[in-house]
Amino acid sequence: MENIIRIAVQKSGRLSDDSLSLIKECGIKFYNGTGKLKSTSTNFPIEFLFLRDDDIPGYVADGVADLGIVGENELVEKDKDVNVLKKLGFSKCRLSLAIPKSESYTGIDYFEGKNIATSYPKILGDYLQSKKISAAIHEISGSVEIAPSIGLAEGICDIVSSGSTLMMNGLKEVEEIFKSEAVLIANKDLSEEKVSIVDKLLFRMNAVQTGKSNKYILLNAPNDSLDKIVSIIPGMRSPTILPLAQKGWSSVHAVISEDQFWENIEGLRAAGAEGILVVPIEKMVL
Ligand SMILES: Nc1ncnc2c1ncn2[C@@H]1O[C@H](COP(=O)(O)OP(=O)(O)OP(=O)(O)O)[C@@H](O)[C@H]1O
Ligand SMILES: O=P(O)(O)OC[C@H]1O[C@H](OP(=O)(O)OP(=O)(O)O)[C@H](O)[C@@H]1O
Ligand SMILES: [Mg+2]
Repeated sequence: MENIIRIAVQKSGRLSDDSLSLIKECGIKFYNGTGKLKSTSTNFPIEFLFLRDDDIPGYVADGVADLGIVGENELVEKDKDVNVLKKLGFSKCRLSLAIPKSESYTGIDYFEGKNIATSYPKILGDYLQSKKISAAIHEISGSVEIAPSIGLAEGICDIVSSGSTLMMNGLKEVEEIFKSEAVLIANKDLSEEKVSIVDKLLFRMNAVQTGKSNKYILLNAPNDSLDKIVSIIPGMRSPTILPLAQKGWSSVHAVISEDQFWENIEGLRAAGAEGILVVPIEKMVL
């Protein structure tokens, strides 16, 4: 089928909710009831495959799926030849080495000759090789944090986000070896027709992403402080200034990044801005 693309997304887990929300925010409608493993959109030429995340890089490399959403950790571990089209900004985590809290850590040499349990033998193996450390890697598929307490290994290498799983299992993080977030991947040999559908999807994803990282700001200010205020808030082009019913006052509207807002709020108030409103932007096309 050339006039429809297939995207592989995680069936259920740490990637699935944000993957499906992003697609919905792109205005793409589909049904994903419990247990449904395949679904076709009713308003965009796209079909969904709901899979285990481990299988997504391989399906995309083989062309079973044209696109996939997967964590960079899983993509690098599976070592498949695909194009990374976009970082998606969610499911951010890191792969780290951890050891029992009671141990004193002496640096990466600590792991020389030790046993390390992990679900990421390739990433860990490459890292240890780059540090010239020789250790025995024990591959296990889940609940890695339990390994030291049951005598399977002296250390582990696993996903860390808040660090609470490590803490609950009496472990401490000693080396961060890989940073990860969700990415959109594509098969390397897509037909021209499929590329043009993928481009439409990317256009929508970019609009959603740009919208999320910016805010629409509205404020009131006396006319004699407008120059100062305008110099503080650089808008997409330049801010819109509208007269208020109250003489000598104006309303200033602009688009700014979230970071800029927090950096400049004090300056805006000091310059005389009042009634400052910050409104989320759903989509933004530059
Ligand atoms: N605690 C976390 N915080 C943020 N992102 C995470 C976290 N844990 C995992 N991830 C990211 O989400 C991806 C999927 O994690 P999840 O735990 O759902 O995987 P899984 O159990 O292997 O799922 P599956 O059943 O699909 O194989 C990971 O590969 C990683 O990129
Ligand atoms: O640093 P933290 O915030 O505690 O997150 C890290 C944990 O999150 C993931 O597991 P998840 O909770 O998804 O469970 P699962 O791997 O058993 O599905 C990962 O495998 C870690 O165990
Ligand atoms: Mg998995």
